[in-house]
Amino acid sequence: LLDKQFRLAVVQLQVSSDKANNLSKVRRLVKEAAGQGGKVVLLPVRRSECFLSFFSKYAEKIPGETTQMLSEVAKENKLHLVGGSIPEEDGGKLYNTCAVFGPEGELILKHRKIHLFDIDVPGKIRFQESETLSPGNSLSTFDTPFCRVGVGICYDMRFAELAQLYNRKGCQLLVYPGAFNMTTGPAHWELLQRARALDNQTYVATASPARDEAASYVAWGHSTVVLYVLTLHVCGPTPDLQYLADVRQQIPISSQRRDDLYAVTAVQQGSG
Ligand SMILES: O=C(O)CCC(=O)C(=O)O
Repeated sequence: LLDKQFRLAVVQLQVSSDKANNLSKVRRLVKEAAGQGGKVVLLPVRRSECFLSFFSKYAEKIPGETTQMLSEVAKENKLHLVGGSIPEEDGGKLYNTCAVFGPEGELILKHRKIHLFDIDVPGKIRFQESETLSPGNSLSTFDTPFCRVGVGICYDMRFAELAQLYNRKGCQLLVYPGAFNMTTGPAHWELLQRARALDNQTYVATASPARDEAASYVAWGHSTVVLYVLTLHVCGPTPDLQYLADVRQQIPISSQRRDDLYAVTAVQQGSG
């Protein structure tokens, strides 16, 4: 029988370009989250390391130093750990990758960011991840004893179709390690999460690095958990799967879709 409630922890930490320091903070904060009953813990994108010029410098294999440590932390604290994202090197290519670990420290999946962050808002922000990174080609879901989870990274959250496919695959929680910026953060960060939650009748959680005005990339922060649309909690929530099931029954949009008129389908499930 699935537990109907569990504690989800979102870790918002100050990320610097000092990897060892980041990792020791992660170890301490995940332990603290576990001490407060956290069973699924979400870490942020490590943007300073992922910032493009740093990308190849910090790239690692998976398994590698960082993911080895994340695996140990998941095992020590007996929880599911959604390991933010790190730059991954594989076969001469670089990916923005989120590794997920189970309570035995096992690597459950790697999600390679599917939608690369290429935007140009004149005078505000320009980013061309595709100059450096390759996109992932597969969807990523995993099961915990509590619920099924769909994984995306940052810009992936803008694509409603991905969340819809995760919903079709039975996900009750969508997690997006992210690091929005000071232009699109205030405009879209929370709205996107509420949109994904409302459309799909799922919980949505994001983890951002803490804001550091002195950093070369200033993250918006505001890690969030959307407990369906009725309430919005910022940290410290308890997803309740019974509540979600009730909402899905009361407003039964999944069974009311007009599949005869439209469809959202995954056309290809590649590897990586
Ligand atoms: O979509 C946005 O506005 C920000 C996305 C982002 O920072 C990223 O994908 O790295």
